[in-house]
Amino acid sequence: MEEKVLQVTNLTKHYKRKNAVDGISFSLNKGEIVALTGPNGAGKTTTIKCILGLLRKNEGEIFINGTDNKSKDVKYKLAYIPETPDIYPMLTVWEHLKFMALVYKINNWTVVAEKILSKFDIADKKDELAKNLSKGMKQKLSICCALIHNPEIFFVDEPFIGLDPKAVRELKDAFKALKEEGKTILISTHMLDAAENLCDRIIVVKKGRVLAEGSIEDLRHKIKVSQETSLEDIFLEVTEDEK
Ligand SMILES: Nc1ncnc2c1ncn2[C@@H]1O[C@H](COP(=O)(O)OP(=O)(O)OP(=O)(O)O)[C@@H](O)[C@H]1O
Repeated sequence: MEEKVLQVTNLTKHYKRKNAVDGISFSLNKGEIVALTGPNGAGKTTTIKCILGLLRKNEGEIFINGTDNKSKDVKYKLAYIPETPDIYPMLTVWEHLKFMALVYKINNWTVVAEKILSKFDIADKKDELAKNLSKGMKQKLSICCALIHNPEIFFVDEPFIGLDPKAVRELKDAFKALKEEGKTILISTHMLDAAENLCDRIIVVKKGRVLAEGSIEDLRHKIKVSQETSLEDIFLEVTEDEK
């Protein structure tokens, strides 16, 4: 049976009178890569920030491995990789990992850091200042920093924007490598062509609600389109039909 690592039930969040998230429910299984997509303003970032505990929800439940997300212990299981990598221009790659290891009080961090850098193929950039890295390398560094405390679930915001095809491919390979280790990844994205052959499932949201979810095959079946229909066309069909 699939092991649920995240369960979100009837999540509601409003900013003053604006309902940004309006009763969203979904779950993530261990080792899945899931795309969270939807038009601008659909509530994706708000949902992720509520899960991470960065925003206070109004209603609903969020459980990480069966424990309420308000518990301090579960926060260590989560990692957030923002759209613009949170890096320090004047620190080297290695200093970034050292900094994160100190924050999380990781013992024997150098062994862990060496492994991470070689896994993500940036060991040769160890002594490079972050400001000199390409956008793709900065994304990878951001992931490496997130990995140092060995989290279980990754929330990644628009990772593919501004990357060239090679960097997109490398980043997708990095996500697949995490999946192979049993990590779970939720990617919030509009770049459906990149998500199409990477994600096990897609969750489409609009106006703070889930409109459709499932594997790309499930979605094609649900909206009765051919098995060749692209994720982009499925997205347009699902979001256009909603009244
Ligand atoms: N701090 C805030 N105060 C008021 N309204 C907000 C705030 N943050 C977001 N909103 C509104 O809540 C709604 C959901 O925003 P959110 O950023 O979660 O959407 P999103 O799906 O991530 O959008 P995008 O794809 O454009 O990044 C939008 O209507 C947005 O304008």
